[in-house]
Amino acid sequence: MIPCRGRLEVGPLPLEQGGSLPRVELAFETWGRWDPQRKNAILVCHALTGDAHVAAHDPQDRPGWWEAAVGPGRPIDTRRWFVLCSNVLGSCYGSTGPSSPVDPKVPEARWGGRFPTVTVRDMVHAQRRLLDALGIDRLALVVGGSLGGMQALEWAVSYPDRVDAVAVLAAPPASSPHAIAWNEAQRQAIFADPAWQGGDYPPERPPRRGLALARMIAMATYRGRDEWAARFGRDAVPPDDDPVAARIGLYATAPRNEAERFRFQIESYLHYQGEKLVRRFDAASYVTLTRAMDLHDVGRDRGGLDQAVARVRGRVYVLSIASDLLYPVEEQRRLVRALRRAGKDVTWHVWRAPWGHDSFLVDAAGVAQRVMDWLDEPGQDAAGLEEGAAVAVGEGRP
Ligand SMILES: CC(=O)SCCNC(=O)CCNC(=O)[C@H](O)C(C)(C)COP(=O)(O)OP(=O)(O)OC[C@H]1O[C@@H](n2cnc3c(N)ncnc32)[C@H](O)[C@@H]1OP(=O)(O)O
Ligand SMILES: N[C@@H](CCO)C(=O)O
Repeated sequence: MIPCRGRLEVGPLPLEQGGSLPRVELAFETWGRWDPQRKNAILVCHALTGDAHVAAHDPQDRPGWWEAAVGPGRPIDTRRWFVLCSNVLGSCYGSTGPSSPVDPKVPEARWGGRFPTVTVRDMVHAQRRLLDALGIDRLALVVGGSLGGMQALEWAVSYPDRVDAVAVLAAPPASSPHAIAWNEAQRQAIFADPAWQGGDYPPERPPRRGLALARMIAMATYRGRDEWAARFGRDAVPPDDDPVAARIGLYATAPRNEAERFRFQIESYLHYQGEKLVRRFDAASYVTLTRAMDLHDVGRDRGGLDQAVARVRGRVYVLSIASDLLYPVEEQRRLVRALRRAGKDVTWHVWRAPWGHDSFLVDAAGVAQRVMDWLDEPGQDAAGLEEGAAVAVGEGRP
């Protein structure tokens, strides 16, 4: 019987970029019951700041980051499917990362700035070991968005015999220079915070300003232009508003004249989003995981994209988001074309969602329903759905 929560050691892990981690633990959660006869295991892979908690386990539990997608009677119906999610290598929600002790016998000596470079391939390698330890030999589906989608794609290429289908949502075959540039600007914001200390900051004095600024920059790539225009317009914050972020000194204060006191609602929103992240995420993990995303290139050391995707055995679903500024539709088109050239079974839809890159998180139920409809209809391609067909997933803001 697989527990609904746990943490497993998956051994020393050799790393793609060199070196190794002597001891790797992965935190995981599960929903539903694994049935090897029915081959009903689905691996859900989370995005940059997510965790293994995809959905609540009972009504008293806190909601998860894909709450509307997973559960009894939900699109990924846990009466039928066994769902597993593990916190990625390098993160700060229970899996080994920069905030973990190098040696568990000396808990105060953390990896910090010495944590090695990890890649999406390393994350998937560690996850595969977790599945081995849990006795799960085959996956009916690997699904994820953004960093989660990069993992799904790596699964299809690294372990083609273990995966029947993958759904790659809002993720490219390789990170573009543009995406790397945004990540580097975010990391520099963290490095510029004097509290960073090369990554060796004490846990009670993290580089909060730097991380908040990184999140503000990132938000501008995660959400939609039209969404923000409709939501915030050019509206101003009332002058006597006293945001928490300002009170706790997260952001530099502007000059003290009336004009500088003016703040747009979008500025207030960004300040709040930065503050919200520093309450729950570790800056060194942020640096580690954004670097892993930069290094994502499914064709690396495999002779390029075409040769890499030639390894894929299972079916592939690719979902692009029309308003995605971070990984635009063209990048998934490149992946889809390579899969088609290799003769693979691939379905590609472009979702006209307004919320930008993070639409797969905002309308979780709509996206998951689309994926599960595709999973249940192997004949969909044969039925002649147009490649890159525009789809409506969900209606309005959920
Ligand atoms: C332990 C854990 O938490 S694990 C990790 C969970 N998170 C993840 O997995 C990451 C993935 N999730 C996300 O990125 C996000 O949660 C999303 C994309 C799903 C949704 O983003 P949200 O920030 O929740 O939604 P949205 O963009 O609508 O912002 C709403 C928040 O902004 C605040 N807000 C809205 N407008 C303004 C404004 N003008 N000024 C200040 N704040 C504002 C709202 O009050 C709300 O606050 P709340 O989050 O405290 O309720
Ligand atoms: N908003 C996502 C990252 C981009 O999808 C997260 O915080 O995990």
